[in-house]
Amino acid sequence: TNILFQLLENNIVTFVKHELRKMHKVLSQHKPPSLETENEDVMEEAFEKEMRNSKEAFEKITLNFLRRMKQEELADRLQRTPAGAGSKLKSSLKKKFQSVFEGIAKAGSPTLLNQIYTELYITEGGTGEVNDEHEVRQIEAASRKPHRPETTIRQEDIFKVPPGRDQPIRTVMTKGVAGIGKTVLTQKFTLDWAEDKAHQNIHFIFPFTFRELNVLREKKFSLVELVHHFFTETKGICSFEHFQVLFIFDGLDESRLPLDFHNKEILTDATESSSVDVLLTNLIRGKLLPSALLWITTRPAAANQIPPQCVGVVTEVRGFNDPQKKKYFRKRFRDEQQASRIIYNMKKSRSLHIMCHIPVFCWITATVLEDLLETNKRAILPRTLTEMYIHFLVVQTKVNKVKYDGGAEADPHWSPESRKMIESLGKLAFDQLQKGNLIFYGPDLTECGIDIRAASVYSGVFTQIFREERGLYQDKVFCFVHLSVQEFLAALHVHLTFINSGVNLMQIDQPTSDKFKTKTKEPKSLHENAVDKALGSTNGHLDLFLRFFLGLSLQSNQSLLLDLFTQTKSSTETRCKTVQYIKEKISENVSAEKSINLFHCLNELNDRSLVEEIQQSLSSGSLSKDELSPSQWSALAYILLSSGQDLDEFDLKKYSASQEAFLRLLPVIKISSKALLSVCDLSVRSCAALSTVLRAPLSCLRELDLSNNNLQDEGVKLVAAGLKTPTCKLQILRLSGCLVTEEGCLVLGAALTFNPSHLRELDLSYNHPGNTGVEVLSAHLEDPGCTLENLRKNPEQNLDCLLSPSDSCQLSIDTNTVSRKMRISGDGRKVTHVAEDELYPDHPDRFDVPPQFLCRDGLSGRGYWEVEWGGQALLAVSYKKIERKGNTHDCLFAWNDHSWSLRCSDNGVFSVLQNKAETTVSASSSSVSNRVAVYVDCPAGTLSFYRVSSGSLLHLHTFNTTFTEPLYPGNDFLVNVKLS
Ligand SMILES: Nc1ncnc2c1ncn2[C@@H]1O[C@H](COP(=O)(O)OP(=O)(O)OP(=O)(O)O)[C@@H](O)[C@H]1O
Repeated sequence: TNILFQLLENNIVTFVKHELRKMHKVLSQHKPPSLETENEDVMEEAFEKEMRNSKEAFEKITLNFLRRMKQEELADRLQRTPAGAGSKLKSSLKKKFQSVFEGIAKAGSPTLLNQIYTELYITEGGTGEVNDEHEVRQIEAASRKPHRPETTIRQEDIFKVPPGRDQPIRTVMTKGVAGIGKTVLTQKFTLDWAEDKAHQNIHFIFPFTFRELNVLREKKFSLVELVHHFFTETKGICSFEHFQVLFIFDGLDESRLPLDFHNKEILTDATESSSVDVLLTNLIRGKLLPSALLWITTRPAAANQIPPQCVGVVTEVRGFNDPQKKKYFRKRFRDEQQASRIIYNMKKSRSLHIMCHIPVFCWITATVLEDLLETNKRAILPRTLTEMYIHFLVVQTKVNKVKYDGGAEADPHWSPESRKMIESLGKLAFDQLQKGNLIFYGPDLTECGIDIRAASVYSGVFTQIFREERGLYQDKVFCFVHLSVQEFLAALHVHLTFINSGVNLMQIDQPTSDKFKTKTKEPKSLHENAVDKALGSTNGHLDLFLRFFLGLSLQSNQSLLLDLFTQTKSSTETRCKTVQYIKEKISENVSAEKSINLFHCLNELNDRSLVEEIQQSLSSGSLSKDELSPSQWSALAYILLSSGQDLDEFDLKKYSASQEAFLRLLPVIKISSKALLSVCDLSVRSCAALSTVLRAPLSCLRELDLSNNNLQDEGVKLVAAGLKTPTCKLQILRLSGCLVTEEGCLVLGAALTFNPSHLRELDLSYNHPGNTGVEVLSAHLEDPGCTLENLRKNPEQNLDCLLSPSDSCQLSIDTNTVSRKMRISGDGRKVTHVAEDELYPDHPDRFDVPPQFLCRDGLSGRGYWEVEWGGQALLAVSYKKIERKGNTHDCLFAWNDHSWSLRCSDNGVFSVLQNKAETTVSASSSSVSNRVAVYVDCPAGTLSFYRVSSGSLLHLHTFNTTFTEPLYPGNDFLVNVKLS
């Protein structure tokens, strides 16, 4: 032990000497040094924290001794070093952020941030583009991964310079819809710093909220004073220029500061006084404290207040993905059984599961389900947003009763006081929503008949609904815990007003004075007025309100609110009329945003024809697939999923026969058991997505029709990868006309060897399986261990022709159509261009002017042929009715709506033409071969062109249309064409 103690003494003495030397250095300098000296030692992470604690402790000891030695001045200076101020700030921020505000704080049971914090899905949001959509409409957007790879960002890397960028990031703007977790994210970041867990390169973090800053809008401060005002711990430090400082400004959307970036007032001195908005604009522009880091969070609609050039990186919080949702509930409910039960129920309800990608909904769901499942194990879970919020309101009232009034849970929920409270809050919510306000001050409350002194009781009672925040020493500011709660209470208010006094608050151009309010007993016009009003709003601020409002008109929902409602009469009839009215509006060509919200409304009204309505809008083009943004697509998928309707059979053609629609509606396909996807212009990209569906452990897909899509072997391999997963229970797979060759067949065969016990039917007709392909697959038919019983191969009998180069169409040229500029040779299958006119007889079918011809037989089924050309040629198919005489466009292939063609040239440039429009489809310089293939499927309405390259086909283009007459192959050429 002697040696040990000797060693210990040596170590401690070395440490103390080292620390004292540093302190000496610090105190003998004029300016506060950067903390780099503090971190000069390279320490291991775990060791680092211990060391820092020791250093802090030693600093205390030194201070203590200095003061005992009456060296007050030195002690003060030492305390003002960044290490001293930093650690004080850390401990105060630790206290502030270790618990999350969830409304229950007042009841004395804080939720610990570290305990519930669940990783969020954050992506880099590209440029600082303006997005003034109302966030409600983006709510559903985030839950599913789009097909484009996105850059995801970890919380701890927010300020890391992305690879390929050399400029350090000064300002980060984080966007996200309400309740998605922006505030919590900044709090976690700060807490990690304060607890020495991360971001230790930053010396000071100053987390501000716009809510608090609003209160100071009339005052004047210098930047340093502003910091000292909020963070008194740093009062000893008069300049932050030599430190790495991070300013966080949370909730730009709540700002009431006049942030005017055009203002010429330039401020560069951090000790010069000005108004808070001038401080902020200069800080953001980089004029003030250019070395500082800035982090601004905002809901999307308010992001445009900051000029894009002032923002280095935009990130977006997208909420929880599926595994993160689960994690959230596991963290929230420590009792494993309870957590599992809640997760089970959440997942069971399609719409709940989707809603839960927004953390605030997770929290509401947790509150509602905890209560619902406790009181009644078989409780019917909320399906729509309105139901969810009604339950939330009821639970809150109940909790409040038990907690504050000492009532029993079994008491009827609505006491006269709580009823009065809901009425006042509803009025406040509605009045402020109309004005677009999210936060309120004393006078706003008085205006709605809420006593300001009683307001704290209100917020105490309904903490989770109505949250009171104390701006520093000043006015109190109020807001609803979530914008959607405000929208819900506003909707409730309009209903209650109508029921209690017959006043229709939705009347357009409603005069404010009560005496002008018209009384009507007709709820129908109330609903119609509400729809009109929401449709009339340009920024959509009443969209979610409308969803709640119509949802609340349902008798079933009103009865959930028990005696709060005197129920409205003849609801069914009214409901039908409202549904009809909404459908009329949808068909009136309203914008995509508006129609999607109207679909949401139909969903809230439990309308059973919703799925049909969406199909109708998409397929008729009144909702154009090309105009839908990714988030609108997800909203559609969300509505379909939460409609509660039977989506077992999914037929993509009923929506839109396109790859885009396929990828966007994938969440719907995931839950269907039969997916009909034939002739939908799908390619390998769709197969990759399908593969994940097939591999999903609980995939319920049993029948998959992919016929007549350009999948080729590459796509089929991806489908096979899904098929071979043991959990894949697919029974029927149709791949007819998908350009599968032997290679694809072998992979399918291998998949069947891995997973032989489900697939019963495999359709591979109209492909090129080759003999080996057929043999391998046929062997599975014989195998008793394999369930395959029906293998469809190419038909023995030639229909029109087979999609197989070896059995290609035997086309013959109709000599009566051949232009005199062409000479036929070989066995009548080769055509060459001639300078001198040939002496063909006159014929009504002959092309007079253009050098064109048609083949003899028209196709009305399927056909495949190949053409070899030299120079430049035009391959075409045409209806027989194409003009032959005169020099008009009507005679030219692809200059009218009854012929289609592909232009080929020696230099590898291909383009397709139809009805006078030409589109380049491929321009590869290496010409593989001068051979192209045409595949036409008349009943399916597809016409595809391929390049033939050493036996395989490279897709060039597919036309999707409806062929109303038989198609005749034809050619126009400048050099030579040979048919085969
Ligand atoms: N990462 C998280 N882990 C656990 N819970 C979270 C997380 N993020 C958010 N929550 C829950 O969601 C609630 C709302 O989150 P938060 O206040 O951060 O949203 P916000 O994006 O700032 O919304 P707003 O724009 O309305 O201010 C929190 O009170 C908390 O209950």
